[in-house]
Amino acid sequence: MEDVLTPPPQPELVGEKRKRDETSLDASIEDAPAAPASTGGAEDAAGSDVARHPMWKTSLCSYFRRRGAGAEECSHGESCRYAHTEEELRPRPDGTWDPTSDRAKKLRKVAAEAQEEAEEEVTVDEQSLEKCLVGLPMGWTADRLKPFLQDQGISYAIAKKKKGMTVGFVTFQSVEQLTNAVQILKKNPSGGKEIKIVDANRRSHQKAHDGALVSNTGTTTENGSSPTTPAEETSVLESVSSSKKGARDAVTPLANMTYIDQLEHKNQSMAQILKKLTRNARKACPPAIPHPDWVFKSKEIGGLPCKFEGILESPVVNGYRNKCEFSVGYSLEGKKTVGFMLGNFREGVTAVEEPVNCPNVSEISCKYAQMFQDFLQPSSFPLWSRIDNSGFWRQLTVREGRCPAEAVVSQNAESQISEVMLIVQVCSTGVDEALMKEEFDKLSAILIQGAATCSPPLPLTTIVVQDHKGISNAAPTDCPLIPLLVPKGDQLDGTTEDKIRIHDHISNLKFSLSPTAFFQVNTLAAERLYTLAGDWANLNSDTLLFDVCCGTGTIGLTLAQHVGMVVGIEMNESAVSNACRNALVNGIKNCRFVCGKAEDVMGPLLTEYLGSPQQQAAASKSNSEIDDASKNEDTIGCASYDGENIDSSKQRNDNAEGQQPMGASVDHPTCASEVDENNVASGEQNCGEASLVNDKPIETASDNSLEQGKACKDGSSSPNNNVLAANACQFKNVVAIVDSPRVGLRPTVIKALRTHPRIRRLVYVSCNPDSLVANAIELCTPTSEKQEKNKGNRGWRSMSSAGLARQRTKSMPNSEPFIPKRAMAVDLFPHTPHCEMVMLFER
Ligand SMILES: C[S@@+](CC[C@H](N)C(=O)[O-])C[C@H]1O[C@@H](n2cnc3c(N)ncnc32)[C@H](O)[C@@H]1O
Repeated sequence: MEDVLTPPPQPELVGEKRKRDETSLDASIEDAPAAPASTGGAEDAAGSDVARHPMWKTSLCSYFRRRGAGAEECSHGESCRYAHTEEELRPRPDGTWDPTSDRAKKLRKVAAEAQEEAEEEVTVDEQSLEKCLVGLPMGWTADRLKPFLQDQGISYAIAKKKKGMTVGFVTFQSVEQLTNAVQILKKNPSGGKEIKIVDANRRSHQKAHDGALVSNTGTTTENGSSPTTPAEETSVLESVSSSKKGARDAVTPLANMTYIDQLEHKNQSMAQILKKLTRNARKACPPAIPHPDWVFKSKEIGGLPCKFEGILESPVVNGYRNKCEFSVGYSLEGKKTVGFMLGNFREGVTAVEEPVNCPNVSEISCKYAQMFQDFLQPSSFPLWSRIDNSGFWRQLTVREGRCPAEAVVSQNAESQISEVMLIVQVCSTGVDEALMKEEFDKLSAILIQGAATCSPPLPLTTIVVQDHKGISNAAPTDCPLIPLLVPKGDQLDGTTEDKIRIHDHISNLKFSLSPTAFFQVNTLAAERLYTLAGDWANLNSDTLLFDVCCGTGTIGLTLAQHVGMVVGIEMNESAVSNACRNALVNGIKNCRFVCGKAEDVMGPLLTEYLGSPQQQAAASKSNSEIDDASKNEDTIGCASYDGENIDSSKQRNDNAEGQQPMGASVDHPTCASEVDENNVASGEQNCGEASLVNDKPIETASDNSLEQGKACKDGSSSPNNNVLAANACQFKNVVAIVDSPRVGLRPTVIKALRTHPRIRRLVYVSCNPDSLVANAIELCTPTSEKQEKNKGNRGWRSMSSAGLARQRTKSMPNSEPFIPKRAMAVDLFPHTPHCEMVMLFER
């Protein structure tokens, strides 16, 4: 993983902390009260604290750590010399932490992990140059921090709860903004404790390169960027700190095993992770409630929560990646190199090695990497330096598009590649525009010529430069794009991003992909994944499918022909735009894509389509009365509003007579037309594309649609009951397919899905089985009539994700739990330890 949160040194902001050692990094994210003055003794530092804690406790008691237990429950007795609360932990009187203390070790780990996670998720303001690391007091969450920052117009980056503390990374545009924020935050203590704000301290890699940094200051090239010499950029230290022998070890650590062994390895580790669900659901089950059947039965299947059906192999094992992001940097020998980093930047590794023998990378990608590397050798523009965050050339991304599925699936994935997009990432800060243009002209000429003279010639559809001026490696999706080679024949109007596209195919559908669009990296294995998810979802023409975290709409669109309607939810605007376009391109008319965070829009959308859980409860009660009276069995789940549900339900039943299994093609009556008439289904207009409601594109600019989109975004959508009635009765079968990001779904989303009685089936797809299991604990653990209020139990600070999920189930409104039915892994990432996990829940 590459670094995106490397903070620049900020001596003027928190000068006194600049001299801190490694230990002080940890102290900086501590939420303890302000550290005592460095000159003071124990008395003047925190006299009363010292008196209260004569032992100056530096480690948490294991009882506290494991169970969140207070001192009274501690088996060490009253005289336990370890801390039982975070408050009891203090830095030493001189303000530093004992580097060998558990506390220091824990903090170091937490900071590193939080930063690493942030690398995947962070959205930082492009212009923001300063960064701060905020250690939030216990009980503070990202949401609680946000309003303070938003009031100030400060770009809020991320706050993560991580093993007992919340670490927030906040970007500031000026020292003034930072100073204001500090004052505001300090005026808002939580539980009598201060928020501690410091600069995100230099990390170990920077210390490793200290000498280099010093010698590097003050010099600039003719292009206006600071150069970093090879010797400064990589060092002997790196070869020591990196345990990897080459790029192959770094990116494909399982490559030396046979593929069968790799699958077995993943099979076993997935099974172990699944067992956590059973253990935790058992523990979390309220005392008065019997354990669910599936927990009892788990004993018969070795502790698994359900049948684990093993791992589905990838149809292509080598060269499967359709997207390779090559770093630009210096090799251990000091050569300008385009390839992969040998290790973690935060561990001090910046060396880049060529992608030699990396079996997941296609030959085409390797050839382009080589061409770019050759081009860089004489270039006077400097390479991007991760150490001082300066330079010009940053990254090369090769994205490949495959021809339609009729092409035979073979182990030679290369033969199917028909389109290639090259994205060259640079940082143009301080660079002369004319010189830069000249350089780009040279580059595109070399790449075009290189592709043409290869034997056989390499596909090359488009070349684009992405100008990323921020320090994070993950460029925001709205970075300026400069097209160098525009695809032929694509006469699309719109933004540059709209014009620069390649195409890939999944399940006979054509997907048009813009440079920053998310697309699974292993197209053929993704097809298997989606087919599996669709099979398990048990879809038919009477299904309303919620595609939660839909990205570019791949899951919903590939399954659209098997369902009545798809509602996709996605927070990334450009992904939603892609989804809308892909629906158009494939003539799919029964999809709606809503741009918004699932935590904001899931609940309102369920209510919009199905009525609120309360309305549902009332409806099912009244329906059961009707049932009793008339023995009519066809009233399931329709929300009842003004009696309209009965008619609509009948109409739907008529439609449903010809219910078709998956695979049959249907001409769907969608509910969209009705919805459209009533101006409700307009959340999709956020996608910035023509929407597909009722087969009539609706302009994004429609005031009404924007209004509706907003309503959906802020969760205040309140459609009229007549429309609700029509929607609610459209579909008898409501299914959610969730394809969550690595962190899993937020508790609000889980709660919305679990408490809505119309969702009877849920297929969960995840690239991180740990977060899947955590979410599954919340979905499947029985609840009691009486929920516990969130007591702010301090124990959560040291809990695992499963432990936290157990805690949350206690405050889950009483609702029917889901039952885990089956699970299967799909290997999208051969030669690496990762795979996707699919799990079916029903109730
Ligand atoms: C693993 S990708 C899956 C995308 C898509 N299903 C696919 O297979 O191509 C997860 C998607 O969730 C989106 N996402 C992340 N957090 C989200 C949130 N809180 N609400 C909605 N979407 C979110 C990401 O932008 C990303 O597109």
